[in-house]
Amino acid sequence: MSDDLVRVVNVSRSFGQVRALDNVSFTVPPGQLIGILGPNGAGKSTLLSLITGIRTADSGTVELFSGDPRVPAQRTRLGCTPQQTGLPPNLRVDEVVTFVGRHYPNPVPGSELLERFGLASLARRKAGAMSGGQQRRLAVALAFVGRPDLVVLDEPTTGMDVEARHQLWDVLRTYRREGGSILLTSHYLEEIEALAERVVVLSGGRVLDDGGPDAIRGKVASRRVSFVAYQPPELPGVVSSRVEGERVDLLCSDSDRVVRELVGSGTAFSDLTVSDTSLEEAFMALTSPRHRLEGER
Ligand SMILES: Nc1ncnc2c1ncn2[C@@H]1O[C@H](COP(=O)(O)OP(=O)(O)OP(=O)(O)O)[C@@H](O)[C@H]1O
Repeated sequence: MSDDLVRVVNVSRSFGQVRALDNVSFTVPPGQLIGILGPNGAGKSTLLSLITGIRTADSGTVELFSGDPRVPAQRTRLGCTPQQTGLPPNLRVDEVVTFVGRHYPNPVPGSELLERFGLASLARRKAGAMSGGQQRRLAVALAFVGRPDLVVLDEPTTGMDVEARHQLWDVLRTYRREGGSILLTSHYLEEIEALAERVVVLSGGRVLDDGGPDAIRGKVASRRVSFVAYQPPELPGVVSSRVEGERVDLLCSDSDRVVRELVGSGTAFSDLTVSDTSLEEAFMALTSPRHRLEGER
């Protein structure tokens, strides 16, 4: 029997004609915080739904704590927050925590859990009267009520303001330091970079990459170098480029290098800006290296 908390081996899953997961394999060893990163429709939620026993794979093997995740007893050491959660609107926050805690043998006391997640002052508030961000925080807190060994979070901080997001990051780091394991998806590259010690990149239902955040960061085109030039140059280090009129947009991972190359090329240019790309752009470039975007030359 392996020590891995999760084993996914050659797993495929389709929805009609859509192949959401295509021969995916990866494992979650104890004590890791793993980020699953990928553009919309990459298959992230589908993968988590197989691991948490909500859906079944068409082929391949999914093991949770060395057993079948569809068996409820197998999930007592698992905590999870899916992408969409419905809280009973008429129950008070502390009642929701107590209700969920009763499903576990040794739940964290409600007041302690709410304190940890910065929700103590809302204990008597009806769940339906909380803001979207507060509801999200409660939904994530509930994943921890049963003292899980593994927590699976699908876009945990979507809808939270910056302060709430950073507070949650601290809670996740503490849980991780105390020996817990976390598998999380996010649309925020920054979030994965801040938290994960390992990143699994999914695109089109396939694992494109699996490694440390630094190695992955070097591969995605996370920066945009934009300028106006009459004759756009070919520069090394550029992952994709787009030209509209005389405006040139270059996507790259190392913008300092590309700016140096631009200056060194002797090209006459003006109006230079350097900015972050969106995650979608970053991944478009990763999934089709050296492929030019629409409107190109
Ligand atoms: N219940 C379903 N019925 C039909 N198609 C589905 C279903 N669930 C997912 N899909 C499709 O499977 C693919 C993968 O979807 P999935 O939700 O796993 O992606 P994702 O990476 O989580 O995307 P997002 O970041 O937008 O949440 C998409 O093409 C999606 O449209």
